[in-house]
Amino acid sequence: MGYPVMLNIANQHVVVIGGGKVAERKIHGLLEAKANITVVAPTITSGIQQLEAAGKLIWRQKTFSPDDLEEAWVVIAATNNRDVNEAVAKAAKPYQLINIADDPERSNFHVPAVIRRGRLTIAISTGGASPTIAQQIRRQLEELYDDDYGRYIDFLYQCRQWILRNVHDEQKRKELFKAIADESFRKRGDWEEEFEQLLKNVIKEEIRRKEE
Ligand SMILES: C[C@@]1(CC(=O)O)C2=NC(=C\c3[nH]c(c(CCC(=O)O)c3CC(=O)O)Cc3[nH]c(c(CC(=O)O)c3CCC(=O)O)/C=C3\N/C(=C\2)[C@@H](CCC(=O)O)[C@]3(C)CC(=O)O)/[C@H]1CCC(=O)O
Ligand SMILES: NC(=O)c1ccc[n+]([C@@H]2O[C@H](COP(=O)([O-])OP(=O)(O)OC[C@H]3O[C@@H](n4cnc5c(N)ncnc54)[C@H](O)[C@@H]3O)[C@@H](O)[C@H]2O)c1
Repeated sequence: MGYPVMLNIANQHVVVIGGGKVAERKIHGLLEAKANITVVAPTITSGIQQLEAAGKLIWRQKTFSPDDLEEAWVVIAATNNRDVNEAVAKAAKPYQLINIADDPERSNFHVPAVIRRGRLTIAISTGGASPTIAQQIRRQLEELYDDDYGRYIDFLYQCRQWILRNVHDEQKRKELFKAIADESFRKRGDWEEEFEQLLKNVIKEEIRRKEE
């Protein structure tokens, strides 16, 4: 059973061996996480070419050699040649994170199907049982958690930061966190106004308690 984590790979060095369809899909996910990407492959898809032209990654036009992995924190082996992918696996150091597109057993991490909605990330993994099912589940959940939900999550983040700075009573904080996470709060829609109302009520409560 895998141990799920959210990796902070912003500005970290990632090497992708192979520049085909699978590499391109992984690269899109890596770019969203702001990784610093080098692609090593004799040929690359037109999509990867565009990313290179836009300065989003570095392409080293060559076949794989072990020294390509130097300084990489994360390695993706996605060539269409099993022997090459295996050579990448062998060349990786035990402390490097490595994903081999055609060999889940030798990978020390798998890439899940992902939904991003503002600060919300949903990752789906079937542990190598069926990437197609992971994709299906992603599509189902995408309908449930739409863009509006993402805006709500980002609003919650702003509120949370505000509450942490300004509300020092622990009990009151808890009350507020619970109230803004309530489904009825989200469904009311006008979150700013709702939040202000909520704050007024909590402060009123404070005054009332003091008077008692
Ligand atoms: C989720 C996703 C993320 C991503 O890649 O970004 C992902 N694969 C996706 C799609 C997909 N992959 C494949 C097909 C063709 C249909 C099919 O074969 O079923 C499709 C569907 C399509 O392309 O439409 C073929 C395939 N995949 C792997 C093998 C090798 C093997 O299992 O041995 C083979 C056979 C290759 C061959 O033919 O030899 C292996 C892996 N693929 C994984 C992830 C990891 C396990 C995740 C899990 O179990 O949940 C793992 C173990 C390693 C890894 O790559 O990290 C992405 C969906 C993204 C999305 O749409 O949201
Ligand atoms: N994990 C997954 O999600 C998944 C999905 C589908 C397929 N696969 C597997 O992924 C692999 C790649 O599939 P694809 O459709 O992207 O292939 P592809 O044919 O589109 O691309 C292959 C790439 O590998 C490069 N390459 C070949 N030899 C190389 C070498 N010696 N050094 C560096 N680069 C080299 C080619 O230049 C090309 O860019 C296949 O083995 C397939 O079985 C994995």
